[in-house]
Amino acid sequence: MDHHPRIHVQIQDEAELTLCGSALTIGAFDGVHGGHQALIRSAVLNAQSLGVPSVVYTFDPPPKALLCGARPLTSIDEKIERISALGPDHIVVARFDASYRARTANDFIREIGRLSPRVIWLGSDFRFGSCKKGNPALLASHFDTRILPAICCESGEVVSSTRIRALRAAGRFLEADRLEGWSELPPFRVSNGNGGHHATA
Ligand SMILES: Cc1cc2nc3c(=O)[nH]c(=O)nc-3n(C[C@H](O)[C@H](O)[C@H](O)COP(=O)(O)O)c2cc1C
Ligand SMILES: Nc1ncnc2c1ncn2[C@@H]1O[C@H](COP(=O)(O)OP(=O)(O)OP(=O)(O)O)[C@@H](O)[C@H]1O
Repeated sequence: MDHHPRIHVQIQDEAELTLCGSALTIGAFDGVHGGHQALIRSAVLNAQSLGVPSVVYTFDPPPKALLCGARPLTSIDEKIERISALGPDHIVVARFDASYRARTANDFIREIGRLSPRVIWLGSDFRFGSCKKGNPALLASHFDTRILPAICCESGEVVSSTRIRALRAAGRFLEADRLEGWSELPPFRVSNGNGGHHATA
């Protein structure tokens, strides 16, 4: 790896990163699968063209690990390594604990305001804040927000961390690894769900 992003571990309200412009993407990013990779790459490329730093804002543990007992697909170190390989300038790791979880969508919007996002990249199903009240439309009322179409695998199903966890739980490790997209296996061909265009996860 020849690119070393700055890593900012954030405990409760002690945010240590303030920027005067950024291209941002936000999510649990458990497994950093093909959908996440496409989102992070979009933010990195967009940041380069805008001349601002790119920021990946993620949570540790993944919210579903804390809330639903889901088994994380990787350790936090492996997650940081995978995200780093995609070339962002900064990775913010927010500790996802009971107090963080209680934040409202507006608390979170105020917090990411410190990063002065010129653009935020999301998938359409992104939800955040207590009771999952925050959605891309709410973020779009504060920031310039871009929605990436869902990345699907060959069979047409949307790639998700939940699906990869289910494949693993069923002992289907090869399929799970292919969907995750980080093994040495021949890559899965994926489509963006709109037909026609194919990308490699
Ligand atoms: C700032 C913030 C960001 C969040 N991001 C995610 C996320 O990327 N993925 C996810 O599954 N849950 C995420 N969550 C968790 C959900 O939005 C929600 O808090 C959780 O499901 C608990 O819901 P409840 O408040 O109804 O119990 C986030 C929560 C907060 C506070
Ligand atoms: N297949 C996908 N294509 C495009 N964007 C995606 C895809 N999967 C997730 N995203 C986006 O990535 C961001 C982080 O989402 P998250 O970490 O919750 O991923 P997930 O795979 O949906 O996880 P889970 O299955 O545990 O809910 C969100 O903006 C989400 O919309």
